[in-house]
Amino acid sequence: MKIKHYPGKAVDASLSLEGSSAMGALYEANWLQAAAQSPSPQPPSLRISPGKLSRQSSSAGSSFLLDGISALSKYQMTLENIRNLEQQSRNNNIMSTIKELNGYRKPSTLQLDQHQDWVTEDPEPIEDHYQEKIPETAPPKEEYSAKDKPAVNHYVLDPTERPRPIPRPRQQLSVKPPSLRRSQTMSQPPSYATLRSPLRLHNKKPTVSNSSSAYSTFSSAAEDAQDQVVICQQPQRVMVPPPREPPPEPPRRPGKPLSRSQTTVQRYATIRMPNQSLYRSYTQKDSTGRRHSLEQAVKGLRLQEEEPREQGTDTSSTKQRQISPAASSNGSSKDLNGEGFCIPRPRLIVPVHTYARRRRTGNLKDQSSGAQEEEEEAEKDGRVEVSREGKYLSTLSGAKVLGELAILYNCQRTATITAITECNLWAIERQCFQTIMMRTGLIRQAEYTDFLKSVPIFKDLADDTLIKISDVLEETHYQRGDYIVRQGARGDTFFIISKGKVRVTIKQQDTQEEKFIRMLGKGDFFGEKALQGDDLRTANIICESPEGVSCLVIDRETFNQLISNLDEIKHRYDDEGAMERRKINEEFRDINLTDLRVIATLGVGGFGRVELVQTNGDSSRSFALKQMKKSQIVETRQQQHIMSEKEIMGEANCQFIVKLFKTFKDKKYLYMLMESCLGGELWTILRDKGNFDDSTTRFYTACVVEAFDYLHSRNIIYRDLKPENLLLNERGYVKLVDFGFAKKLQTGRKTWTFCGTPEYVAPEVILNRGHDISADYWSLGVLMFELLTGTPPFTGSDPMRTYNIILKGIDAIEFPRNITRNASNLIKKLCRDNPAERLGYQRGGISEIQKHKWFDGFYWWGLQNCTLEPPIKPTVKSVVDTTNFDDYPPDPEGPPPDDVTGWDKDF
Ligand SMILES: Nc1ncnc2c1ncn2[C@@H]1O[C@H](COP(=O)(O)OP(=O)(O)OP(=O)(O)O)[C@@H](O)[C@H]1O
Ligand SMILES: Nc1nc2c(ncn2[C@@H]2O[C@@H]3COP(=O)(O)O[C@H]3[C@H]2O)c(=O)[nH]1
Ligand SMILES: Nc1nc2c(ncn2[C@@H]2O[C@@H]3COP(=O)(O)O[C@H]3[C@H]2O)c(=O)[nH]1
Repeated sequence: MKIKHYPGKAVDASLSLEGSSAMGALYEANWLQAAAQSPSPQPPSLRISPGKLSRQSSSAGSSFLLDGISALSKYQMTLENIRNLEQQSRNNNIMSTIKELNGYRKPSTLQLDQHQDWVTEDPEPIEDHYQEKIPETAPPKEEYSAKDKPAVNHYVLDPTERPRPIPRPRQQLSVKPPSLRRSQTMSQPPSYATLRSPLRLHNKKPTVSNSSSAYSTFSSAAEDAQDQVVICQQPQRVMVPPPREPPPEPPRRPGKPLSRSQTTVQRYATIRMPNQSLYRSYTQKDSTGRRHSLEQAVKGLRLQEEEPREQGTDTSSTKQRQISPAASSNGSSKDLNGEGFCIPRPRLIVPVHTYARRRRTGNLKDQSSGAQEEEEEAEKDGRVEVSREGKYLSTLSGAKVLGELAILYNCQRTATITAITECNLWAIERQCFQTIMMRTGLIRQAEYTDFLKSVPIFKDLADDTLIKISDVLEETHYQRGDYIVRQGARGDTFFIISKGKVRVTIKQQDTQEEKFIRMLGKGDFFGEKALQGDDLRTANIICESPEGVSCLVIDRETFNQLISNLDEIKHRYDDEGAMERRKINEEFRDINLTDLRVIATLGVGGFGRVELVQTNGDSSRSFALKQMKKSQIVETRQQQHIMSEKEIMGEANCQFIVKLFKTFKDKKYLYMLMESCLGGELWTILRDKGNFDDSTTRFYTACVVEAFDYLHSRNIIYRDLKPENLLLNERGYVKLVDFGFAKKLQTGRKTWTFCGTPEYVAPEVILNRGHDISADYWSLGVLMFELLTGTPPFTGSDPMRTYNIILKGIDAIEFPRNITRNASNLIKKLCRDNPAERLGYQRGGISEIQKHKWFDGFYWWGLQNCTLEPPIKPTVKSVVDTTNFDDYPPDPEGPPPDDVTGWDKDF
């Protein structure tokens, strides 16, 4: 971004910017840094080490910076114009240069030849503006000693990242009805477990001093007027925020020289150009209403006719005559809507101030030939020093812009600029500057709107929506190889490519390699997924074009308001899973509760029964309909869990997870229509067989590993693994069911809800230390043990005893002989007391489990493609065969009371 290269990065602590000035933000940071480096006593809040001026060090500062991006780009265009002007003037092409700033009338009093080098005779030099600003005292030379080197700020602004407050984790302690059979699911903490408040995460914000405290660091060093020319000077020791209205007029004293040290005669030219416009051709090429309105807006800028002014006329008096009431209110863009809007012709006053300096006596580089060349080079462009309150801030040379803050914010000069070499500066009046800003703003807006119209997804958007989007767009540029978006990072922005090509890659779960997904080019967009989901980037976007990539960046708020609902945005980069989900939704859209016919009961859960159903018209398929009593959900405060169950199952598309097709609700129940798994519960088979051999256990464990891989890669913790929640389909593959305790976690965060099944809970859950996906790896070890032996390793006569045994650890458990050495090794690696040490949770992720020697030779690929033959093939004679399930008598309790409180409106 250009912001990186902006040279004048010193900070102005006194400037009361309104959070929208990028330059202000940069200056702010620079000033803080200069202040921090300064040996002078600082208030504690200002003692920020330079290294800490990074994004994360100061949330206030960083958001300030980010907020400022908008303002930056707004006047960046202007700065470019000004630079262009300068460039062109060097080529002595005055007329064409002036035409860049359209809307000026023909010069009547100035002769062309007078402009040839931008210098015209002017008996009333502009130096008067600066006369009173010449400091009376010189700064001590130590001010510029080596220890006060220019503050080096290298800001890498990543618009995709932003620090966020850390939310406190939710703590839910509630009871599920004790209706379970052997392994009882619970969501109540053990009574002896000390329930500590969840870890308080303080989001410490470094305090950024306000302007008044910054002022308290004022040091009285003054400029050395003998040595340097002060071009503009900040007011000394202003203790109150500078007034915003009216703008301070620079003091004028006609006839006085610019400064004591000025050696060349200053020339000052007022140049006016014919009223020819850039936007004529521009408006012609577009016939839309929106363009028309733009045209009118631009025409609104038509400048008042102005009498030719005599060369050398006092500019301020002329100016007063020219300024209309509209213009004197700054001519901001909001005025453009008003009919008959008219701002005065901005008089382009382009004085060439030639400043000279005396050579500094101290701290100069040695005059070797190299240094001399450098010096000469600098001399050519001119060099100025920026200081504030006597402190050196930076040195500017070349085509740099300065003095914009005071005119942008109607405040007093915020820094002192001192010529340290001979330099030519160009000055533009406030009015002119603002007009350029306005004009370039409009032109930019029209260009962006045009571009957006050419992008297929936006072409049908209303004109005013496009204008709104154009208004907030920020253009950013990237170089080849730059990661514009990094997978896993937090994202707050949406991008449209306006130039170049980017590469999309996705990091592979187990290999860490980046898989190439696709190329995107001009008119394509990216970044919507993080904004639609949980803020995390789901892919890498890398700048591919050798000549770089330009993107138009849109903030989250605008995206949400204007863009997020576009269908194409929602689904353009859907992976296969999401596409399949869409198909499912489509397929079940017209199925209602009344279309379902109950065949038999498959099971009884905590909140009701699970019935085998068929739709009226189709006997070739069957479904499982889970029916949950709303009153009971509310009684046990499981509303949040049920909503989460619906959300997670509804989005999941994994062959090792039971699919949820549709949900319904009525006054008494919530319903989930799922795929039916007629092979029965793994628990039933285990009960009948007693235990499984190594290879059977391996197959079922591998199915769970696949399901966990799917869930964990989406940061979803399952939390209720047990053989009862593993259902076999008719082929014998197992699928995870019952997502009542599943939860989507924020990356790196833990959860504290005490839930699970006593025999399967991890120690950190019992101890309420906070848990995450590693708790699932613990339960995987327990499952392996139970499948191999028929009983879980940690079993007490009641939950309390069970917890006690769990807390003693896996090493206290005796492993029966039938558990092979490799199996026990894996179980022990999964059931480590310390969650961080559990296999699956370490660097290699879940692939470490897949690679464990117990799985040696296991045909993972066959499992994933369902070509592997399952160890047990259940007998399922038809789609309504329920022989693999126990029989359940009718519910003795009868129908529950109505619940119409509406908590389930999103179910
Ligand atoms: N899709 C399905 N196909 C076949 N049977 C199912 C299906 N879903 C659930 N069942 C049967 O119903 C039982 C209860 O289902 P589920 O575990 O989802 O209910 P729950 O109320 O969440 O139970 P819990 O109290 O164990 O959490 C299961 O153990 C299983 O026997
Ligand atoms: N406040 C401040 N101004 C700077 C800095 N570097 C360059 N400048 C320029 O110095 C100018 C002084 O006059 P303005 O306040 O109008 O605008 C200021 C900026 O354009 C800096 O670090 N801080
Ligand atoms: N996840 C994913 N993202 C893609 C794909 N193709 C392009 N993208 C874009 O890559 C972007 C990375 O950041 P986001 O996750 O915010 O949004 C993502 C999509 O806009 C794809 O196949 N999968």
